[in-house]
Formats: sequence, structure tokens, C-alpha cells
Amino acid sequence: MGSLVKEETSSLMREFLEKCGGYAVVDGGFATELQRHGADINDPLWSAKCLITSPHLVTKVHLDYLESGANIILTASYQATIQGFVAKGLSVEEAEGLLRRSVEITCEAREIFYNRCTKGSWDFDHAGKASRRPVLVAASVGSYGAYLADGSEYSGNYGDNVSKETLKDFHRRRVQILTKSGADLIAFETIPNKLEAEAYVDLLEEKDIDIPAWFSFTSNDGVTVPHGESVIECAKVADSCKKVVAIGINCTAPRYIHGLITSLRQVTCKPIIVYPNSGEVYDGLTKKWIKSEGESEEDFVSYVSRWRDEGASLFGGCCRTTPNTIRGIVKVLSGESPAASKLKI
Ligand SMILES: C[S+](C)CC[C@H](N)C(=O)O
Ligand SMILES: N[C@@H](CCS)C(=O)O
Ligand SMILES: [Zn+2]
Repeated sequence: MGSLVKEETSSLMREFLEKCGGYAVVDGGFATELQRHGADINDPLWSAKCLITSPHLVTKVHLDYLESGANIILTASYQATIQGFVAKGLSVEEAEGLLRRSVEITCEAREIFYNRCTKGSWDFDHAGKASRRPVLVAASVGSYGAYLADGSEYSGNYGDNVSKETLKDFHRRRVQILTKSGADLIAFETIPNKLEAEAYVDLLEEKDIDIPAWFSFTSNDGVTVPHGESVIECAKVADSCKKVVAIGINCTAPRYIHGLITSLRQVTCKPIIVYPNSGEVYDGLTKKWIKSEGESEEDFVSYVSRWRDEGASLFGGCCRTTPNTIRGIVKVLSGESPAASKLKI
């Protein structure tokens, strides 16, 4: 780890972080915000259903997060797969068009935001000089388990018949399309096992998949990914790939994040990204979230300075977090205490 070559290849994120003042803010729960706007995503396509039925809501959610202070917005493609769209009766061409559209909508939202010239889209340096807020578009890629649509992101158990080659074949065309769609990078999210991380690394080595990426794992216990491998060994897989510009954890309870950052720091010098969920637990069969004891949005935001001190530099939220969470993170990073921000839940 930390070789000169790897340092050079992670420059996209390092330069971006520098422009942002050292820390960057990722958006919050995307599907969650779609639901808050009235979308029904109880469907095998989950949030990707809105790419077909309500693209205007997708734009709205991106704008919500930009207005809240996000520097990185993720596309609605988490559960958008060619196989999933075809199962709904769409043609392969239509499915590929929707994947491209997911990125176009996000880039359009960034343009709308910039054109609004609202106060929030400008940052001011110490001398009071204004500059446009840096914003990256990350193309979300959910796991094979997300496509299964039964919550198996949180088990990582695909059975003995699913090999690394199966996973590469499953993801290849989707990743090729997202690579050429205008996104700044790919966000491999909610990765539940080591096998899928290895498949993604192999795909990133293929010649027509030339784009930076981040790898973000999920954990149910603060030590391992759901399938059982340690987060440390999974992070080593990600660290080995020169196209990986950040490594981290998402859709994991906030209480585990501090220890996980400590583990990641043992095996990587790359920027660390964390965007936990609310701490609630997802029931993949009913597609409902079960309330957990003792973790509130205020707790989440109050952890942020600890995560920063531990070595993370990109912060956001995943499922069940909202624009309010993102505003809270922005306040902490800009030096205002979360208590002072008096978050409304
Ligand atoms: C990150 S989970 C909440 C995504 C939804 C899941 N793949 C499902 O379809 O139920
Ligand atoms: N980007 C996705 C991740 C789900 S785990 C979302 O926020 O809905
Ligand atoms: Zn999530």
C-alpha cells in the first residue's frame, strides 16, 4: 500500500478533495428521498423503477441533495440492471437507454443547480472570493444481491453456483455503459462479499472500462462483510486496484463506522468514504425498515467529527437518511456544532 504508483492513480479524488477544502459531502439515501416524494418502490427494480415511471422525481431528489450541500451525487442506477429491466418486459436497447439516462438526469440536475446560482452552489474562501461548489456525478452500481431484490445485499450469500465469472458476466455490460455515459466515476456500493469486490477489480482492468471507482462495503457487525470475510481483507482487494480512488463503508449502522475506519486505515492510504444508514434494519421480504433502538439522526451527525478525526474524508448518508442529515454533516464539517444546528427529524 501507499506506493508511488497508487498515490498517482488516486489523484482524481485527492484533487477533488483539495478543491472541496479537504473533506467532501456525499448525498444521502436516494430511494428514501424518492419515497418521501411519494414514489412507490415496492418492486423488484426498487428505486430504479422511477427511471421508467417518474424521472422528474429522480431530478427532484438530486436537486434536494445539491441544495443540502452535497459535493457528490449518486445516480438512480443502484438497482438498474439490464437483466432487471428485461424481466419487466423492456428490450435490451431500452434497458441500456435507461442506464444512460440515469447518468444524464444526474448531470442535468447538476447543471440546473449551477444555473440557479443559488447561494448554496457557491463556496467562499477566506478572502471572500466566490467559486462554484465542486460536484461529482458517481454512477451507482449495486451488487448482484440488489438485483435479486430480496435484501441479499445484507447476506452476501449467492450460493455455490455463482462464481466470480458469473458476477463479471452479470455486471459487465452495465458497467461498460455507465463508463461511457458521462459520469465522473463509478460507485460500487453496498458490497456484501469479497467475491464481488474481486469481480469488480477484474472488470476495472478490462480495456473498455476505463474510469475511476470507489468501493464501498457493508457490514452488519463492524468487523466483517455480510458474507463473513473481514472488511480488512475486502479492503485489500480494493486497495490493489489502481483505478480505485476511495474505499469505504455504506448502508451500515453508524455505531460501527468508527471501528471500521480504523480497520480500513490499516490497509489503505486511499481516501476513506463513509455513508452509513440510519441504523434501522431492512426486511428484504416485506421491503420495510424495522426501527432500531437508540440511534437517532442527531447521533449520526454528532459522530461525524469522530469519523473525520479517525481518517475519513468523504461523508454522506445511505438508506433512511435525508437532506436534513446532509445539512447536519455540512454544518459539522464547516465548524458549526451539530447541537447548534438543532436537527429536525
Ligand atoms: C439497500 S437495500 C434496502 C435495497 C433494496 C433491495 N435490493 C430490495 O430490492 O429489496
Ligand atoms: N445509492 C442507493 C444505495 C442503497 S444501499 C440509495 O441511496 O438508495
Ligand atoms: Zn443503503
